[in-house]
Amino acid sequence: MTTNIDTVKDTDTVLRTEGVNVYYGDFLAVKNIWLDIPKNKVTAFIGPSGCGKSTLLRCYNRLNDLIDSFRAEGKIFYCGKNLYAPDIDPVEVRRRIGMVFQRPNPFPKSIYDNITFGAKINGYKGDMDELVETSLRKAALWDEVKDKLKQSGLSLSGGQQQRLCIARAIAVQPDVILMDEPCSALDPLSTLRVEELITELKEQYSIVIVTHNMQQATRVSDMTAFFNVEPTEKGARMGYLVEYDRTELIFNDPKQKATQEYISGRFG
Ligand SMILES: Nc1ncnc2c1ncn2[C@@H]1O[C@H](COP(=O)(O)OP(=O)(O)OP(=O)(O)O)[C@@H](O)[C@H]1O
Repeated sequence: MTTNIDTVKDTDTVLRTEGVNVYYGDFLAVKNIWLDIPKNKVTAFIGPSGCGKSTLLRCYNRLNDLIDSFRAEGKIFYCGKNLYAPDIDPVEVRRRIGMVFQRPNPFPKSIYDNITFGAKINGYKGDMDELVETSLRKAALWDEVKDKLKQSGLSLSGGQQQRLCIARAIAVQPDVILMDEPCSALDPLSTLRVEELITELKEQYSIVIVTHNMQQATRVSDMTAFFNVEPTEKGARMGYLVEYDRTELIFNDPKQKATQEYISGRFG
């Protein structure tokens, strides 16, 4: 018996993170995260390698569940429901909270089928042609592919493939889109196109983006969370949240010395 998750409404916060610890086996990878992700905004996660940005991102759609050694403590609320409560269906969570990965990963299927795949699994009853067009338009890809919808998604350029993956994520009508370094495999022009798209998409979706590119964080995000790593007594490296604020404050007037040092390129 699973609980239905209502769609986002009546709240400015789409995801509430309360005291989250993440372990891989005995290793505490991310410690005590408290963070509210705002609705219809872009939130950037920045910080040095290994500080747990991707780990935390994957907690928001329960993708870490697929890793045997993963264990989380604390609570993540989406629309007032704890995503880790026993009665929540992780598949439903992943429909509401979609994900775009670092490397574009279209299915080895046609452009059309890439879009309809998830909808079919979810038992979508609407007009598939319309869904394909709407999703591709929202991902700013329609004009480039409308005459070759039967061609393989893999025949597109890297930047187009990433926009196809964004269209695929949109097609299942999520509320939130998680993006894990979505531009790191793209050339500068494709990056710009995806960044413009992110700004357009936030009118309809709440977006969380992990990025190593600080200019990108300043260009696309409204809020920025800076994470850092500290050595533990056992010699492991544990990630934690240093500072979370409006992006302009993080980059122009950070409160913490570590944030200042990171954004000015002194480490990381
Ligand atoms: N599947 C896993 N099993 C075990 N440890 C993991 C796993 N995934 C990540 N880790 C560890 O958890 C810590 C956080 O990793 P994570 O990839 O979340 O950091 P990150 O900040 O996203 O790094 P990067 O910027 O390099 O992508 C690291 O020490 C990493 O080695």
